[in-house]
Amino acid sequence: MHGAGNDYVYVDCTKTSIENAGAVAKFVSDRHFGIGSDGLILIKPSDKADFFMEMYNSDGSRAQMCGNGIRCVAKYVYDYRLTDKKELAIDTLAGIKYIQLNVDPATDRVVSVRVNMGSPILKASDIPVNISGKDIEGITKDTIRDAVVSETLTVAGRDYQVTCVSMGNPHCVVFMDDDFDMDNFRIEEIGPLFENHEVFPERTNTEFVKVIDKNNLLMRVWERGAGETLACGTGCCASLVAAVLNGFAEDEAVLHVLGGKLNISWNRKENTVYMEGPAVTVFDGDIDISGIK
Ligand SMILES: N[C@@H](CCC[C@H](N)C(=O)O)C(=O)O
Repeated sequence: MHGAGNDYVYVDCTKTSIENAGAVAKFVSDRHFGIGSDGLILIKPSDKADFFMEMYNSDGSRAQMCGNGIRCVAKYVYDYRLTDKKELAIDTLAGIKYIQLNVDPATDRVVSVRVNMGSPILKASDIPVNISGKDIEGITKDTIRDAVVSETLTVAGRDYQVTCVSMGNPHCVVFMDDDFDMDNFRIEEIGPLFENHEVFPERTNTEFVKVIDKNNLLMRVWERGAGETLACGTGCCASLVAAVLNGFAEDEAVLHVLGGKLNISWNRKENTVYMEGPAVTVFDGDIDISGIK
């Protein structure tokens, strides 16, 4: 399944389990010798919510949250009748997320999925990032403490202004100049240097963003543990939050990514981020993983 081109292999683990999920993620993600994906997502039972989503990147590392993934999980459990609910609570390593399926009543097809992504985490030590931040007033009801907003980070000898946001997983957002060529940008050269920079003790996802206007942002992403992907849901949420913090965007914007578009809004009164976008099934089938160590 994919959400705006960010593709994962989804496995129903409500009645069965996978012990060596990291190794299986590496195997299924391989685009030549496996199935081909940005990672693996297990749909598990939960005693606190309707389901539990466990996600692995293509390098086998486990991440806390996946925005495109959670929309696909919601479509999966509805389409395969693991539930008939159109409003779902799905637990993750970043807490419970609340989801609404937009289903066409005539065809019973899922048209789009809206997710309450919770509050952005802005305190440097909670992201985590080892850059000193500032306190910021007037954006949300409470003072935002120790936020890394437009701070200088030197990568490969060049200074970048970075804004760091966690949506349960860490993101470093870099705004590019108006004349920056996003199409021919060699993200594979600079992405890994951000991902593994010493200021990010748990590595980071990095979003390179160009502001089209206050309601439209163009984004390319280098994902922790996966490299460049066609979209990143949590990355789009982090980018919108970062754009608002820098005065570049209004509270609601369309994020244009290589694989499509996501609608993101930050309700600053309740300090909650919402994401809406597509979820698509490509195919289903069986694969033998008994030999994977
Ligand atoms: N593509 C995902 C994020 C997946 C996890 C990320 N690479 C991490 O390690 O934090 C999304 O849609 O949010």
